[in-house]
Amino acid sequence: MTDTTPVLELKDIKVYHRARSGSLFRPNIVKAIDGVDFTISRGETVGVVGESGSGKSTLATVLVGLQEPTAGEVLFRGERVNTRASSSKKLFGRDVGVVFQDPSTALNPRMTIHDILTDPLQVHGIGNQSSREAKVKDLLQLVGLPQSAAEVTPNQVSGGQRQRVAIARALTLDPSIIVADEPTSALDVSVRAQVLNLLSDLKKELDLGMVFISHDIQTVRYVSDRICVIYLGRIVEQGSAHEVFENPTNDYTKSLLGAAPSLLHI
Ligand SMILES: Nc1ncnc2c1ncn2[C@@H]1O[C@H](COP(=O)(O)OP(=O)(O)OP(=O)(O)O)[C@@H](O)[C@H]1O
Repeated sequence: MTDTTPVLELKDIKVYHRARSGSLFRPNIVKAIDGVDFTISRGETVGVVGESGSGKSTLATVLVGLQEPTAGEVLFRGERVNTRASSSKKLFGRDVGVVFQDPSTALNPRMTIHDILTDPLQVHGIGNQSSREAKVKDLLQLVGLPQSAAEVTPNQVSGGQRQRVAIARALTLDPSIIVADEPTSALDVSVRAQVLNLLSDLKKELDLGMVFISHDIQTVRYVSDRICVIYLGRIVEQGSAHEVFENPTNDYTKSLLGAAPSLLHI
């Protein structure tokens, strides 16, 4: 029987920050995330869409185990995890891959692409030299890069190819979930569709769960099975991509749809 337990589940997650504008005795609190429930399972793409400051990146950092929530529960395969514990960090590190917006800053410009791709294997003590070499070959092929790319640094390839390297690195440890935070926003319009198609193909081929985060509702629609609309730290609407587009119930979703260009802006 197929295991339908979500790989990751967030329950009533809150992430509050103390704003700089407050004083010691009367702090102003910024509610970056304010009571979010969220699940992601293998084989589905969940799009998270909202305008700047709505809490998308904060949600991403909770999902990849980089942010300790102020309140709420994080469950990994049904088990509650303490995101502060080093064992949890290892678990997240292996099972949840992350792709950030700008590969120029996410990848070490001094390392060769070969070393970037083998680094996570070394850190986790996985495999030997020959299995790592084989892994680099497989990863480059998987993301559509030539084998010769292994020998150069990220600065020596194009922006689209750099994002492919970042995607390959996210896949190095065979995660079951990928969290992609605005993965095409920093790219030339001409290569955005290629990177989106690559992510969609990888999701199918590797049966990944994918959280796709973007401010652009049309891009989210293009890749997502399910969509969560986030506004001021809360999920104000969610449903299948079809439901949310054809029959939005929330005024904020309607305004996002109204503001979106009618042609797919990718
Ligand atoms: N460390 C922090 N300290 C104070 N406020 C923060 C901190 N991190 C985030 N915030 C605030 O929390 C809110 C949500 O931020 P977040 O970066 O998650 O939004 P976002 O939707 O990803 O926006 P963007 O698309 O502009 O990155 C914003 O108001 C932001 O200013």
